[in-house]
Amino acid sequence: MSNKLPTDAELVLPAPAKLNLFLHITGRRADGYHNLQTIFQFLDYADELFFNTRNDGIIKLHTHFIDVPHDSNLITRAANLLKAQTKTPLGADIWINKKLPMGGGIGGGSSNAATTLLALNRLWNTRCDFSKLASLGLQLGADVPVFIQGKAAFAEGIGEQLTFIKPPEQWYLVAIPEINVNTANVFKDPNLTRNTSSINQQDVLLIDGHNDCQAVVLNNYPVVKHAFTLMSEQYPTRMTGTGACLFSAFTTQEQALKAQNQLATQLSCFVAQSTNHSLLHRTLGINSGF
Ligand SMILES: C[C@](O)(CO)[C@H](O)COP(=O)(O)OP(=O)(O)OC[C@H]1O[C@@H](n2ccc(N)nc2=O)[C@H](O)[C@@H]1O
Ligand SMILES: Nc1ncnc2c1ncn2[C@@H]1O[C@H](COP(=O)(O)OP(=O)(O)OP(=O)(O)O)[C@@H](O)[C@H]1O
Repeated sequence: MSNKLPTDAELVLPAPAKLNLFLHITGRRADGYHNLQTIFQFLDYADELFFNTRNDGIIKLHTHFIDVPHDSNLITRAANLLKAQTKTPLGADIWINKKLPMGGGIGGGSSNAATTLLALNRLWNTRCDFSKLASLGLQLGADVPVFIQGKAAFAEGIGEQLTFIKPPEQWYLVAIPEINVNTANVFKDPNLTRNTSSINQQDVLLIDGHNDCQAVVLNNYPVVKHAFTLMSEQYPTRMTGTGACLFSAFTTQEQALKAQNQLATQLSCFVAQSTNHSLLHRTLGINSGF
């Protein structure tokens, strides 16, 4: 990815990561998608996107991704979708400083799409409300709506039915195994547990839960298994989303940094605080009441 970033962009916004604190698969729908129950919480660890309006209607992503052609990049797709929906004559120049690992289960692509929708809706003055942007975003990925809403949530359906909740805000050590896990392949795996019992909404913050995708990923990706073994020998460890990233919770930043130091020679990892009010919304000055 080439990374020459502008110094004078009209709007500079973060696209934060998320964790799935647990991920239960409760069934499979006729269209192949899976019903799930999960808690989404945000991390104060983010990509940074830069936006300028163009008057000629062209949407141009300037940052080159090695593995993702511009047309299929979720940033370009989000911008094109909003443009088509609103019929604005305007366009945009967009750059990204990519920090979130791709295919890591921390939602980088979905978060990039959500930030793009919120940014261009503001720059183009297209006045779509959150629920309109969330339904547009859902066409791009199951995780986009929660990033649009910007509040920690218990999610059901394919991840789009959101009930806002406030799990404890903690410090996390997140390990990044050097592999890009393909979400569709995890959901296709014959060994995936798809019949976890549904939990009631009122119990969501009382249970510890688990991640049904974890066993499949540990079994299929030795790199993730190795990282999980190293980390879980020291701390309770869980996978987020469909992997590959793994996380452990700590009460203080000092504890998390100490754990990072212990593992740093063997694993690539970062420390971040979790938050129930997304860094994107805080930066935009959107008061969620959270
Ligand atoms: C599992 C989660 O990571 C939880 O946060 C997400 O729900 C995945 O969201 P995402 O990466 O935005 O995934 P999408 O791009 O919507 O879907 C990728 C592929 O995963 C499978 N998929 C995804 C979500 C879901 N609830 N059931 C599925 O079966 C589908 O085959 C789909 O084609
Ligand atoms: N802007 C983008 N950033 C990252 N990935 C993108 C982007 N646009 C398209 N993609 C594609 O989407 C795939 C999944 O990327 P992403 O980083 O969102 O994975 P993830 O963290 O596993 O997501 P999730 O937790 O939502 O499953 C990438 O491997 C890449 O092919």
